Amino acid sequence: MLRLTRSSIRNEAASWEAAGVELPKFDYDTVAQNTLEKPEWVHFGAGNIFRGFVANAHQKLLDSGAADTGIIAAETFDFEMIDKVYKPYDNLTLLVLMNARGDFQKKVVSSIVEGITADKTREADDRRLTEIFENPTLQMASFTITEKGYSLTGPNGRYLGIVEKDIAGGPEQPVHAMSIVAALAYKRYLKGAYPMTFVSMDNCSHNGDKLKNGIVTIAKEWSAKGSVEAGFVDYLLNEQLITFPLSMIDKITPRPSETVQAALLEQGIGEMDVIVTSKNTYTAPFVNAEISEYLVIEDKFTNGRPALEQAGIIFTDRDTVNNIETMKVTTCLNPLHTALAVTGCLLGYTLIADEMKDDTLRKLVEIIGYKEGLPVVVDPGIISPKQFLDEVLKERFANPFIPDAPQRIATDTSQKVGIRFGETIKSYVRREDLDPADLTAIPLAIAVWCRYLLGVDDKGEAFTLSPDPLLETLQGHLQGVKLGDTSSNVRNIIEDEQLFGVKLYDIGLGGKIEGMFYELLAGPGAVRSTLEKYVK
Ligand SMILES: NC(=O)c1ccc[n+]([C@@H]2O[C@H](COP(=O)([O-])OP(=O)(O)OC[C@H]3O[C@@H](n4cnc5c(N)ncnc54)[C@H](O)[C@@H]3O)[C@@H](O)[C@H]2O)c1
Ligand SMILES: O=P(O)(O)OC[C@@H](O)[C@@H](O)[C@H](O)[C@H](O)CO
Repeated sequence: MLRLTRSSIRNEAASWEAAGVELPKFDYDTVAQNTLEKPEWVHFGAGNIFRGFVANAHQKLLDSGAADTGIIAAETFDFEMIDKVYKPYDNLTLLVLMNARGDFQKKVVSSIVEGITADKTREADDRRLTEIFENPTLQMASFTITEKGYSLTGPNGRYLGIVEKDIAGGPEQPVHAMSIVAALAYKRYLKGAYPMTFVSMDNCSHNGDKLKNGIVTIAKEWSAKGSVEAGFVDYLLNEQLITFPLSMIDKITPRPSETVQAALLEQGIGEMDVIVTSKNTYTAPFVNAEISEYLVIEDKFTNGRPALEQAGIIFTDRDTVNNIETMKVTTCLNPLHTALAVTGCLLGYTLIADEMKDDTLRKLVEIIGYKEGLPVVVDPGIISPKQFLDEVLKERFANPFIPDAPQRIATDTSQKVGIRFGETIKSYVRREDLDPADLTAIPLAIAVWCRYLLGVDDKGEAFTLSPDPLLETLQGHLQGVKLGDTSSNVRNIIEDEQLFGVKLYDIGLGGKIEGMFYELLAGPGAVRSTLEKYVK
């Protein structure tokens, strides 16, 4: 039985190749030594999309000789990942890509040469992270830490408890990702104010601005308290030295699937257990993903960057990234995913591809995409929105071999509804020729999300909601609400501008969503019949 370690891929290379696994071609020891001496790239958020897409792209450069240092993966949040799937497997990942015929393309990704935590109690990790940020060679820090990783405030608009503590404590013992990164940037400033670039690769609108805001806000708070030198804020805001490009990243990378694990076992590859950490991260020594992938980054780097264009990554101007990101995150992919997530959880689905075989759900997302979304999309010029949407709906979501579940996508929906639905609604408000009150499928999806929050499916049975930082607050508004009720405090959710980025009642949509919510609540089967009523 093959087990994923560096000694195994070296000593049993023929067996790995016989199992159909492509192996790295570069000299690992040289790359690891180079990375130790002249680190160039650190990535925060050591999760699936990073390992399955970003790290694989960099491996292509290492294999062709276009890069000679690896990536350092850093965790600010879930240290268990480093302990359970990085260290025991020598930071290797078995990447399993699936096409629509169900064939696996298997490859060992070896471009991550260090896996470290930002746990202050681990002195060696702490020292290494400091050393990396103090080194003039560092070119970039990239991020896939989920949308909530950037948020400094809670539902009341005030700083989260951990952020307040980080602000009071100064750069010595930070806990929140933004404070940890600000503290590391401060070390770089003190050492020589060297240039570098911070690249968010999360699905948030204007992700680079969000990252900049998080780090700079912490820095300003520290500066106001005198815990850092005043020049630090100027350093972060000096675009000759520090930049925060926008990016758009796209590759459906589901949680690791036990079916894939079993298939690997049959092919002679063992010890591939799927782990759910105590912080609810689904992880494994392997990553399963679709083949399609897009990564578009604003080309604004102050200290150089890897030649990732040689691995298919597109570097372009800010407007183009903004348009392509708006197209994907707010119109042509993620809103459809969120609609399928909440409807799927209520209707008992566990696979997105199965939902696409359900006429009503397929029509719901077709209306959100083609009818309500496309009219407000700005064509980014490098990919046609219509073509992108066709591929998403007809090929990518429908691929039965992609083990993607509505329950994964429903995670953290409160952090996403404003971007995934609110942005299109705002475009309807801005455009004189369009009226937000004419929208149907988008308000319906929002109403379904409110209905989902009850944690009772369409048969009337309780189900477990996916994790969400606002779950308690949101469910609090719906406490005691039962199927058949005709009044509740659902308005408290619908009118929350922090959630949707727009005042839904003021623009003629709040009442419509509330009405739909009560239709969905009418009794067992009402979710299905209400969806049918509006999409048919
Ligand atoms: N999986 C996909 O299909 C996909 C595709 C495009 C973009 N993305 C983006 O990447 C993000 C991560 O996706 P993934 O598949 O790697 O998920 P994952 O669950 O495998 O990993 C999530 C990572 O984020 C970290 N994290 C979670 N909460 C955090 C917090 N509060 N502060 C700091 N770090 C935190 C985790 O520790 C982990 O490293 C998504 O939220 C999305 O923005 C994902
Ligand atoms: O990762 P999230 O939580 O932002 O959203 C869930 C999915 O919609 C998302 O992961 C998609 O799979 C991805 O955006 C496809 O590129």
